[in-house]
Amino acid sequence: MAVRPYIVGNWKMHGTRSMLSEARAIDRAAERLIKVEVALAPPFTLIHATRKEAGLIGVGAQDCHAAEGGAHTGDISAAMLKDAGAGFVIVGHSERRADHGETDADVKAKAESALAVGLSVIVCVGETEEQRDAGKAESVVARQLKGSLPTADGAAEKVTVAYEPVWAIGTGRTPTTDDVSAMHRAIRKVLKDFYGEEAGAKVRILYGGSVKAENAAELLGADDVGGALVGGASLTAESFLGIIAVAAEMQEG
Ligand SMILES: O=C(CO)COP(=O)(O)O
Repeated sequence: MAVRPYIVGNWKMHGTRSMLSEARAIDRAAERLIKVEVALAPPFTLIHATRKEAGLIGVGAQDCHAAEGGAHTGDISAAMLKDAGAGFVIVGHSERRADHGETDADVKAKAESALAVGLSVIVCVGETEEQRDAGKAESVVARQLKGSLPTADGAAEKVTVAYEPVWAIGTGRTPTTDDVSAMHRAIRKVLKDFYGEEAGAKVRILYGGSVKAENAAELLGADDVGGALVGGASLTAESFLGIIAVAAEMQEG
């Protein structure tokens, strides 16, 4: 990995205030691991407290509404996230696409609303097992990217892409290194076409799906993998720091 790897923990719908001790422990250790950029996306209810408790790592959200405000009971705007201390927001996670019927256009609108208030975004894409088996993985991901990526001025500088094959999320199954490399190369091509050679070359591409310390070296070592988006293994400081340590070692080596 040429640039500083970015390791992001997505806590999904896990965590009450008792879990802040994990965030604190991650933050303390992350201070020593200056070779790795570390961030956590806790549930909405913990964003403010995590920001206060963990001053060194990045803190973000897992979703936002596309509108600035209004009659949207139960929803959270990008401005609210920023006010709570978030620096970024994950949009288009496959669990939201599946559970809430989010389309690429919805994801793009959310990303634009986040950029408009100064948040960075992690745009998630990834194929289902059926789509991979049908040989359509790259075309599906390309289509998701073209429909989901924000196009506002300077968007490329605030965007990270996370490639998360749906069938690898929470299953313990992972693609081969060759498959990850091929997909990340394909994503890079789309990014360059979309944002232009120079801007598209700078966007970070993370891999996500069953990343743990044991497979991190292999997955992070695939072509053009700029870091990882980690679910289950980010829930304890011990397992998350294991991944961070692998990423740090790869930087040193
Ligand atoms: O969806 C993910 C992160 O956003 C990945 O989850 P797991 O690491 O639990 O497979």
